[in-house]
Amino acid sequence: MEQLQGASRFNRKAIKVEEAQRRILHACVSGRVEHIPIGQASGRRLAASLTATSDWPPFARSGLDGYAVFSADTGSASPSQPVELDVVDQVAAGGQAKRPVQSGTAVRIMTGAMVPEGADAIIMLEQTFELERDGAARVGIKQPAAAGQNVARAGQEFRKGDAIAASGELLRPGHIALFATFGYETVPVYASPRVGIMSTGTELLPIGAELAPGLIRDSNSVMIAALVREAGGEPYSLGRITDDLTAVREAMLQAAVEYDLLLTTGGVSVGDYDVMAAFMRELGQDDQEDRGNQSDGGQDRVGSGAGSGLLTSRSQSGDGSSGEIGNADRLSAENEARRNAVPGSTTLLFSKVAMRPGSPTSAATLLGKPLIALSGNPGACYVGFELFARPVIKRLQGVGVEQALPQVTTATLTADFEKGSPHERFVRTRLFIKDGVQFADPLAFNKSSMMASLPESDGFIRIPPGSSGATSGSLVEVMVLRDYT
Ligand SMILES: Nc1nc2c(c(=O)[nH]1)N[C@H]1C(S)=C(S)[C@@H](COP(=O)(O)OP(=O)(O)OC[C@H]3O[C@@H](n4cnc5c(N)ncnc54)[C@H](O)[C@@H]3O)O[C@H]1N2
Ligand code: MOO
Repeated sequence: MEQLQGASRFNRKAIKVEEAQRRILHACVSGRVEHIPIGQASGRRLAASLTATSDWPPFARSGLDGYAVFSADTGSASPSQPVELDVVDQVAAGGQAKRPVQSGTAVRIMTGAMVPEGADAIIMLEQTFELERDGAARVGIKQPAAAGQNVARAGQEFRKGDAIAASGELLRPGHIALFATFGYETVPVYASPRVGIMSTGTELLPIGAELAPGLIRDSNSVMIAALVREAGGEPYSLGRITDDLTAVREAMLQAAVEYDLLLTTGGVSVGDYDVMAAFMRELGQDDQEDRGNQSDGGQDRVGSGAGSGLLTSRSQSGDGSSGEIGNADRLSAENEARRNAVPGSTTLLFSKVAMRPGSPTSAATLLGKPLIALSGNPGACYVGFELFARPVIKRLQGVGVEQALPQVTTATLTADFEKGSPHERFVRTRLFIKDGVQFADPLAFNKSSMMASLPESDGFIRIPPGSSGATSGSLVEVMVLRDYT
């Protein structure tokens, strides 16, 4: 089989995780919007800011079953010397008193009913007794009422026009109650991003196939599909792509038209048949490895054809060094343009990240759609998804760049983690709380190629670059993956 990569396979410039996240999140725009009935909206992201269409409550409401009174009448009331008032009307929830409350009178009222004009307090039934004098209904009040007591005044919670939910907010059942209250039958939400998933690797078997020497079942595609669904996207398994660059190019371009995000797994490293690495190189090139004093992600250079390689069909198997490096100013302007990738454009965003696992993780925009080439190693694939793909799926649902990034907490390490690294390292961990303290218990089988620890992982411990690991009892940063409590 023809080798897909030349010498340029080693010329990939690693950028920091943070910079890689920034590039890909700034290259995506919020996605499509649809209107759906509010009964289906919980769990979706709102696509507009919505406001209260009336004051809430819309009228002064009784908080109790009791009597609506004029509070000043009740000042001297006590169990031994109750105050007596004429009961001039009664009102149930949904009704309206026909007579106002005036000094010396009361209206019997039920919870949720509109407080009659003139009344400024509600006395609960338990603090009253009924009596009759000269055939007229009266009420004895055994306790004084303060003005406003047990009355929910109009506009107490919302004034007409107040914000009730912001664009990008994850809708919960409580939001649905507010939407109903303010008469929103349908709401605009971001359409679930359609995520096309492709795997690479001639060693991959379908899940139902028998094992054979040298072959393994494709577990990444379905794992990614599950992660996509969890993140609010709609996964579409597009199958396995072959190691043929022309076929890959066609499949990718077609998928970019049809899907909002493309995720691939495998074939992204320096191997002879790593087809995704070869394809990404067509979209733009990074300069040789760090040249000493260049800061990671800051001044990296790109070939002069960044973003245009695909469309001009650059030589497939050449070493790519035809992307001339010109003067620094021009390159820096090109870098800037690349970072502010225009929607619709085709651009390499990064082809290596200074992290373990998942260093070969790469990303581009293809016809304006984000493409993330995740590593084939299952552990690295999972980490790459959480660091880059989940934030993109959130961003496509209207979440702001900062909010789309993974949540980080701190926890006390339960065991030494001795593996240092010049790069940022993400270590799968269990999280638990004991006596109010959060602990991180690093899991065994933590290597990039290993899967055993994936189901149990509640988070990733972040070991900072350049450190020699972390000791038991020390406080570490942890990227939280799920609710583990
Ligand atoms: N000479 C070098 N070799 C490697 C380097 C390097 O820098 N120099 N990088 C290593 C690192 S780090 C990683 S990570 C891997 C990444 O490789 P790829 O992302 O290109 O992935 P593959 O080579 O296709 O596969 C790696 C591994 O994962 C298995 N795999 C692939 N796809 C699936 C799938 N869908 N389901 C389950 N398992 C899958 C595959 O069989 C391989 O065992 O490269 C190192 N090499
Ligand atoms: O970057 Mo790789 O996932 O460390 O083995």
